[in-house]
Amino acid sequence: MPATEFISRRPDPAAIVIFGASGDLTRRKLMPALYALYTHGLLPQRFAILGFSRRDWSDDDFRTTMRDAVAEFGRVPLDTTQWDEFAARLFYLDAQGYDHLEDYQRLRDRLNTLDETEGTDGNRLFYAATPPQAFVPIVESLGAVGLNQPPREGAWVRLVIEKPFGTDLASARALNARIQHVFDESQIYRIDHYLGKEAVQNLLAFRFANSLFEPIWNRNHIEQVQITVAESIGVENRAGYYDRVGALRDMVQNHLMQLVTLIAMEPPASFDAEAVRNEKVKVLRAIRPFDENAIRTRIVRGQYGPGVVNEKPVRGYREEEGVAPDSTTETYVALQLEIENWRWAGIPFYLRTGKRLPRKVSEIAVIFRRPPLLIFDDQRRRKMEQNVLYLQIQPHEGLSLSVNIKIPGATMRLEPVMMDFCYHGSFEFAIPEAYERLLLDAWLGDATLFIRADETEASWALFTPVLEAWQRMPPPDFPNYAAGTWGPPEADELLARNGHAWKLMLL
Ligand SMILES: NC(=O)C1=CN([C@@H]2O[C@H](COP(=O)(O)OP(=O)(O)OC[C@H]3O[C@@H](n4cnc5c(N)ncnc54)[C@H](OP(=O)(O)O)[C@@H]3O)[C@@H](O)[C@H]2O)C=CC1
Ligand SMILES: O=C1O[C@H](COP(=O)(O)O)[C@@H](O)[C@H](O)[C@H]1O
Repeated sequence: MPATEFISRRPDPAAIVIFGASGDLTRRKLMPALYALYTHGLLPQRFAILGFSRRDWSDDDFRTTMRDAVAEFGRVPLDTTQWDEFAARLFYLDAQGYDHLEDYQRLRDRLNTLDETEGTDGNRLFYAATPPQAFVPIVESLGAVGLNQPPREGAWVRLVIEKPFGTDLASARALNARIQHVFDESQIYRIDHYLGKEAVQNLLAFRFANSLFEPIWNRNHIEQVQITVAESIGVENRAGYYDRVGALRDMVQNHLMQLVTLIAMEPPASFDAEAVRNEKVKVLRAIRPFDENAIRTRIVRGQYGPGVVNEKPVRGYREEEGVAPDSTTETYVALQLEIENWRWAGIPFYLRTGKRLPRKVSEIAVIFRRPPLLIFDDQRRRKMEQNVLYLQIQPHEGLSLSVNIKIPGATMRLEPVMMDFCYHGSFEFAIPEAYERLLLDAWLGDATLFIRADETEASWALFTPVLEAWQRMPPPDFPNYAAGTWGPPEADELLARNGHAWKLMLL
């Protein structure tokens, strides 16, 4: 079934302005996503895409570069006729700088012209796809030339902001304040691309469109929850960014905490942006803060040393280009958190993420309690497997439930088997990229899958004390795990202390 059948309304005609249009994100994600939306008939009839950056390009240079990008990174193969139609709506403005007001005056004039020539009706979607240093200059310059307001009644202006959103609580608050000084919160769309992943959205469908699991989705039936977001890649060519940031800021504060909120939230009264986000914030605020003792005992940080990944020898983090030879940046974090509310009190949520782990996998394991009485001999002889619900986010989207069944034969012997749902087996069409969904939602004005200011601050409030404590503590003894392994042994001990062990669907 084509994706168009699922869309209840088509986005308004609009101009999207991409700041940082010469960058990696635009090439690898944004333009392929926009082209995919176009080829699926999900963009409006009238639109314009205006690239804005300091690169000295013409409209044609931009079109050619984007064509190459879509050919290289696109999910949808490039079709010459469709590309030419699409590319006719691509435009470019070369700026002196992101705080250069004359450029924004030119931008305003260009947008007014596009309203005339392309019929974009005064609607503007601004996308800050630059490094974070440029976020405030972009926002304030837009405000200074009046581009934070629509040029006419009935039109809209929205702002999409990329990650990272701050580096701690104080900087996130300051960034929110600066942006909200210019744009109303209802205009602001903070991206977390994990929320655009199909299998992440399915967490909501799974929980709130089925009556089967919700009655047992609580501390009475669930023993523990595990979230693994593992990457086999290293720091790649992003050392300049990553070495200042580390895994806690890069992955845990945003992506993993978003997964926690979706697993743990109460059912919202409706599938409306405010209702959903209210419930997510409640989860974040109910998490027990990490005190000094918890930081020492319930959070493990690691950094990879040399090792072997996918059968190839790889360098250690400190040997990566652009990384200081004595860097103490963590490339791995595992932690245990507790949500202090009636649904979850006392249930450990274990989270782990890291680079240079054996394979790329994002998965949530919901581990149910054992039956209260073991009546079968076989169960007494060997510890019976618990039911585990595996919610698989990537690379294989789906879900699996392990259940114990009788092995055919004369005796009552049990074995766990998997009841599987796999997207690829059930649906014919390809799964959209996260940025397709998020761009479309921002264009439609649906903020459900975007992060509200209070969400980002609640998450930073949890982790800022951790970052500060790490600064005070003696430097960690890094590297402490070899590339190609599942992280430092302390991460296993964290669970073993409670009689638990990390679980993944396929080891
Ligand atoms: N790349 C990716 O896959 C992902 C990126 N992101 C986020 O998206 C944003 C953009 O990422 P990415 O495209 O990789 O970044 P880039 O480093 O490629 O920067 C994008 C563009 O911004 C301009 N730029 C670079 N440095 C600065 C600076 N210090 N001040 C102002 N402008 C600058 C450059 O354009 P010019 O010099 O021509 O003006 C550059 O082409 C970041 O916030 C990143 O965290 C999020 C998820 C994935
Ligand atoms: O935001 C980020 O995410 C990627 C991982 O994203 P995924 O969609 O491939 O799981 C991570 O590699 C990067 O360091 C981080 O900035």
